[in-house]
Amino acid sequence: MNYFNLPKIDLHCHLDGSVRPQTIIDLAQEQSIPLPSQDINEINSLMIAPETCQNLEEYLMRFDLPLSVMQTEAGIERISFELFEDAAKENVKYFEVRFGPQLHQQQGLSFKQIISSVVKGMQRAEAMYDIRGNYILSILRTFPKDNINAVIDAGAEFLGKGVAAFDLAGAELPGFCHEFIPYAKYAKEKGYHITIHAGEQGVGQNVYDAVSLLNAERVGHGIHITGHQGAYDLVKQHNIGLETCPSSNIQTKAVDKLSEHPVKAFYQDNLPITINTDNRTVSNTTMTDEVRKVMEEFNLSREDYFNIYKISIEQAFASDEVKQHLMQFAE
Ligand SMILES: O=c1[nH]cnc2c1ncn2[C@H]1C[C@H](O)[C@@H](CO)O1
Ligand SMILES: [Zn+2]
Repeated sequence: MNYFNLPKIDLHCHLDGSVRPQTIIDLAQEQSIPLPSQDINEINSLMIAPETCQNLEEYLMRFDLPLSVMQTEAGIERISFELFEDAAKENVKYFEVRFGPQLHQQQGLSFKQIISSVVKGMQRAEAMYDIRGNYILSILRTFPKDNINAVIDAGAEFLGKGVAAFDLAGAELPGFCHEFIPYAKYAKEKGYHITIHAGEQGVGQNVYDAVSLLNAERVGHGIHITGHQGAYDLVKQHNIGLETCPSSNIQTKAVDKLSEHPVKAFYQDNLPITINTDNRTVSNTTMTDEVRKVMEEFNLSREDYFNIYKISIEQAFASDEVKQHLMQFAE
C-alpha cells in the first residue's frame, strides 16, 4: 500500500517537538543564539530522543533546544507554517497541533502575540496547501498555575478561528487531574474542547480522572487503560478518542516494543482510536511512518485504515464544514 498517498489526519502533534533542524540553525543565527553545533546532522541528533531514553522525563529534555529559537513572533510563525507545510506535503488533510504558550515567554511575548503567531503560520499554509488545521493550547502540568487562566483568556479570542482545545502536558504524576479541575472547567465554559495527556506513563486512573473530573472528550495516549477496568469502561461508554502515538510510546518506554502496543486490541474492541505523530523531530517520524508501522505490524487492511480515518474525523475538534470536506477523501 502507498502510505504516503493515503489521506491522513493527525490529531496529536507538538509544535516544539516538530521543528526542522535547518530552521533551528537559521533562527539561531538570526537571533544571535549560540548553538552546540552548526552541523544539521548534529542538531538533528540532539533533538531526536534516543532508544535508550528511560522515561518520559528524559524524552522531554529534547525540547529545550527548539524552544530557545521559539521566543519571537517571526520565529514562531515560521515554525508553525513549516510544520503545516511538511504535513500537507505528505497528504495530511487535517492537522491539530498543540503547544504550550507558557514556554514562549522567555523574551517577553504576550500570550496573545504567541497564539496569534502560531495561528498566522497555520493560516499561511492553509492558503497554499490542501490542509486544514486547529491549535490546541497545552498547559504544562509542572508549571506554576497562576497564569493558566490568562492563557485560556488569550486563546478564547481565537476559538473558531484557529484555536479549538485545551490540553495538559508534561510529566505525568498519579492523581494530577485533581489540581486542574477549576482550570478545565473555566476552559470548557469559554468554549474550548478538552483533551488531556493521560495514561501515558502507566497510570490508568489518570484517564478515569481526566474524563470524570476534567470532562476530557479525548485523551493523549491513554494506553494504560489496559490495566484499569474502570478507565477502560468509561472510555468505551463515552466514546472518548484515544490519540495513540506509537513511536513516541516506544521511546518513552510506555511500551517495550510496537507488537506490545494495545492499538490493535483497542481497535478490535471498537474503542475510538486515532494514529498520530506526537513529535515529528523528537520522535523522528511522520504520519506516513506511523500509519505504515501500525498497519504492517498489525496486518491492518485498507478498509481498517479508512475506518480509523473516519474515527479521526468524528473525533476531530473541527467544524462540520471541515468534517464534510474530510469525508470526501474517505473510501
Ligand atoms: O508525549 C508527551 N507527553 C507529555 N508531554 C509532552 C509529550 N510530548 C511533548 N510534551 C510536552 C513538551 C513540550 O514542550 C510541551 C508542549 O508542546 O508538551
Ligand atoms: Zn503529546
